[in-house]
Amino acid sequence: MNLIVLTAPSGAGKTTIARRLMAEVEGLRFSVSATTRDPRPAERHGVDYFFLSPDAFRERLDAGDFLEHEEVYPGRFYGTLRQEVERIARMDDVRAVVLDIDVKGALNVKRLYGDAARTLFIAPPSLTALADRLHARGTETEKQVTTRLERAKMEMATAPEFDAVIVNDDLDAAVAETVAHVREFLESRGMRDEA
Ligand SMILES: Nc1nc2c(ncn2[C@@H]2O[C@H](COP(=O)(O)OP(=O)(O)O)[C@@H](O)[C@H]2O)c(=O)[nH]1
Ligand SMILES: Nc1ncnc2c1ncn2[C@@H]1O[C@H](COP(=O)(O)OP(=O)(O)O)[C@@H](O)[C@H]1O
Repeated sequence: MNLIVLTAPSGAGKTTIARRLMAEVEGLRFSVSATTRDPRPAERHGVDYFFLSPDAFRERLDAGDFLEHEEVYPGRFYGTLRQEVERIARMDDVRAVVLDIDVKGALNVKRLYGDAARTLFIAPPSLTALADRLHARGTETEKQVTTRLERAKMEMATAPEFDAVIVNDDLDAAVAETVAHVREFLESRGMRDEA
């Protein structure tokens, strides 16, 4: 199983880059995580996340259904479902499973999978730019933005622990860099380039 793990402080552009990556490189599939946070207006259950109640999340945790999970923000749980990753990895046309998870989850996955996982840290050009992007996206309350910016400082400090750091200043350049890393990873894993 090959895993591409994208991680970043909230608002750095990880979701935007992940979408472009999946469109450009063949054979990648996104693993849909479970979360206890509320859906944003455009988000759909089973597509962006499996939106679970705190009780349902706890039940699945107790059943051992998560490959990893974290309380990313106070009272807000997120987790990678084993079944989801295994289901995707079994698909014929899939060369790698893409995970979009927080820094702690990403480091756990690296510990579990070693060379079979490639961890890419997407960094904002600065904390000021990060704040601007979160405000511009407008999906969180002011209080939630503050919580995310506070956590971003801890997250930025973990950057050297990842296989690569990609600064998302110019979006096209960041996408190109991400695509290059992913192609190199797939090649190193003996995956034929079909693009
Ligand atoms: N550990 C872990 N983190 C996750 C998972 N799914 C999402 N996250 C992370 O949770 C954080 C918040 O995600 P989200 O609420 O969608 O906000 P956004 O990153 O600002 O779009 C991000 O760092 C995600 O990468 C998961 O399954 N496990
Ligand atoms: N290189 C960039 N320059 C300016 N804005 C960007 C860039 N990349 C992403 N954005 C914008 O920043 C906001 C956060 O991006 P998003 O992909 O939702 O981040 P994340 O998934 O890391 O939280 C979005 O409104 C997105 O359109």
